[in-house]
Amino acid sequence: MLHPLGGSCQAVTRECRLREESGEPSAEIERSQKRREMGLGECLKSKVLCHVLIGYVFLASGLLVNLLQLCTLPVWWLNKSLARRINCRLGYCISSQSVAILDWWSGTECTLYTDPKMHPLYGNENSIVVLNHQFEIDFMCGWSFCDRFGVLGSAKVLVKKELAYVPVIGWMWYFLEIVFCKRKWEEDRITVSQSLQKLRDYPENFWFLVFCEGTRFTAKKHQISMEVAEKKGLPKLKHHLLPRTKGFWVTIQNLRGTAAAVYDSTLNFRNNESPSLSGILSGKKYHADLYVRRIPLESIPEGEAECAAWLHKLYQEKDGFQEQYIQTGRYPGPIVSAPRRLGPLINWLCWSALVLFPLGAFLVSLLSSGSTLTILASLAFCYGASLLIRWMIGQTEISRSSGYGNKVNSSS
Ligand SMILES: CC/C=C\C/C=C\C/C=C\C/C=C\C/C=C\C/C=C\CCC(=O)SCCNC(=O)CCNC(=O)[C@H](O)C(C)(C)COP(=O)(O)OP(=O)(O)OC[C@H]1O[C@@H](n2cnc3c(N)ncnc32)[C@H](O)[C@@H]1OP(=O)(O)O
Ligand SMILES: CCCCCCCC/C=C\CCCCCCCC(=O)OC[C@@H](O)COP(=O)(O)O
Repeated sequence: MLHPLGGSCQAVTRECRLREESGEPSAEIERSQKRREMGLGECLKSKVLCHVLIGYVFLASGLLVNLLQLCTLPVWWLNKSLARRINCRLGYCISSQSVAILDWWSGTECTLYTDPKMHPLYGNENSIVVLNHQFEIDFMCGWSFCDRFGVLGSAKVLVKKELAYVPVIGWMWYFLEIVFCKRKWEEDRITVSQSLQKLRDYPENFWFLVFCEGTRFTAKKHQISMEVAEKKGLPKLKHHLLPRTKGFWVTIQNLRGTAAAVYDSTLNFRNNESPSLSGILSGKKYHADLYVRRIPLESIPEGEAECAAWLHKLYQEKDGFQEQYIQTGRYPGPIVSAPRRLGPLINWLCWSALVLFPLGAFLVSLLSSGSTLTILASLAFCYGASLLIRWMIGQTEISRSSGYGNKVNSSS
């Protein structure tokens, strides 16, 4: 494995030893020592074995939590509010693992730009979050902010139906009453409304995320959506796809009186970083900057056409913020402290201990059994599990993004 300074971990260790033997000045030796320690940490994070173990912990603990969620079904009939609260805690066990990997394993920094006067409201009210959809780990950064404001377990999203079938996360979402859409308005207009109505008596504060662009940004999708913008006489956007307005409108309609505000959020990464889940797993540190504006829900127009026009204007403003960020490396407004929290790390370590000990015990008994058939069957099982994890990671990759938005929608 290559060390960032150009050689292998062993090469750095050897270099340090040689320096020590040749009697180099102590400050230099200290620096080499520091570099060697950093290098070893980085080396460890880049090892495939570590990724396999992280994947195993996520899958094993996640399926266990899915099973526990299934066991809460009878509670729904007895006490719906209690069942929802239990599921928030169980959901946290899963989603906070991805936050732990982002915040603690990769050490990615998530910085918040916002009005300090609005800061105390975050996490203490229901809100609708509007976020640009351009990065493979935007959902992880979103979850990280949810955790920092104490709403990770109850975080909601308008999500494409395909993700409902992804083991662990998709199955968890079912119990968290996440709103699924088929991205076919004729069907979604009823089902999305119904799901949103159910959230009106939700017992915990929640953030409801809508990626109004409806799909992740690619050059082709951008070009097509700008053709639609032109046809509609709307100004062109440089950094966003043209927002789909129907999901936002139906969300505002159904959560009026339940949510207090829209959090207009714009995410970008410093130095043109192009973050990925594989990079996070390899311990690569990224630098996310999120700009949040709180907009009271009462100020958003009620009628469909007016609400759509309002959203288009919002995206023109967001485009301006992105341009400013690219030009200056900053968003408007001050940086507000929202530090990463220990909860996800503790949760992750506890689940790791819980599922890694049985794995170790199983491996020891497997090897001591000496049965070729059992060993081969176990290897085949591990191979299947690693394919599943690879497929799940693939869901986050923009190169495997859906074809949605590659052509002008038929309902237009
Ligand atoms: C303090 C900190 C604050 C914030 C922290 C930030 C975040 C944290 C918050 C919460 C975290 C919670 C969870 C995160 C975890 C995981 C999430 C991960 C990913 C999931 C995301 C997704 O799955 S995104 C995909 C699903 N979502 C959406 O699609 C939403 C947007 N879409 C819509 O609203 C759509 O309207 C629809 C889905 C409701 C229906 O789609 P359909 O395709 O049927 O209809 P259209 O809207 O397209 O209708 C046709 C109109 O569109 C015009 N048109 C046609 N072609 C195009 C085109 N290429 N581009 C744009 N527009 C097009 C057409 O002209 C029609 O126009 P009308 O004027 O007639 O409407
Ligand atoms: C293996 C270790 C795992 C550590 C924890 C990581 C958890 C991630 C695992 C599986 C991810 C599955 C859920 C991914 C949800 C995010 C995907 C996403 O952003 O969806 C894209 C969607 O908006 C639009 O889709 P298209 O662009 O139209 O296609």
